[in-house]
Amino acid sequence: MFISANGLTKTYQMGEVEVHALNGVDFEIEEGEFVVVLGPSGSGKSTLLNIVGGMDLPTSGEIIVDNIKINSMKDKELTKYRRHTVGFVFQFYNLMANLTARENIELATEITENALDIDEILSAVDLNSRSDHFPSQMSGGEQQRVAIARAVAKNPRILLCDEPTGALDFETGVSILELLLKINKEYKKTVVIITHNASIAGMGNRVIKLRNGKVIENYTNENPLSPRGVDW
Ligand SMILES: Nc1ncnc2c1ncn2[C@@H]1O[C@H](COP(=O)(O)OP(=O)(O)OP(=O)(O)O)[C@@H](O)[C@H]1O
Repeated sequence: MFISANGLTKTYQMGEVEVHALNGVDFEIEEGEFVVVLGPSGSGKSTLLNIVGGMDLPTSGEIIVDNIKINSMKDKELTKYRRHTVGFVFQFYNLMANLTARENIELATEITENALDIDEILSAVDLNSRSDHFPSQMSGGEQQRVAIARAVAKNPRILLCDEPTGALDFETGVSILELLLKINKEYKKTVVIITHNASIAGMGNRVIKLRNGKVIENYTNENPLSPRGVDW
């Protein structure tokens, strides 16, 4: 199994009160899957993504990626894991405002070992003609394409996307989902999208539903919808 979570918990102590952001989460993901993690606000999605991404540690339980328990890694190994194994896509793109599209992508490739060719990635996300533009000169959808290119250019095995269409209108959101699917199929990346948008679940070949820090459903879709088939 490529990714497995076993009994993951994450507890925060807020004064007298204990908040259980994750409360015994188990799941397995195979390499190459297109996974949608669906849950309402506060269900623990971001906490889970941060743990899978090596940015946070669980309170208990384990998370295993490619046979390595990442929650037992030393800081140095965890840094390597974040650099080489995972790429991140955020809701609000998180681009460097003073760097062009190309420079934003270059910056990410400088910290990794097996970076992909930047021109190839720019054309994969259909942004060749905008490569010298700054984020402020691009639409939200274009900025998200740069952010996806930046994540993919590192050539990670896993692409973790936190509400990637959350700040976009419907049409642009669909085109971003199409791009993520293309990255999944053509670049053979395992893609994990977290969202509160139930419509997006239709295009996942695996859907993991979270509620109150627990997995309430985990199923595979034999015939996932194309991004054009989802509606919200
Ligand atoms: N650093 C923290 N300190 C205290 N409580 C936290 C912290 N981070 C998250 N929580 C709590 O843990 C629970 C899960 O939060 P999380 O952000 O993972 O949910 P989410 O599903 O991503 O929500 P949203 O869609 O609103 O971002 C919430 O009740 C939240 O208030």
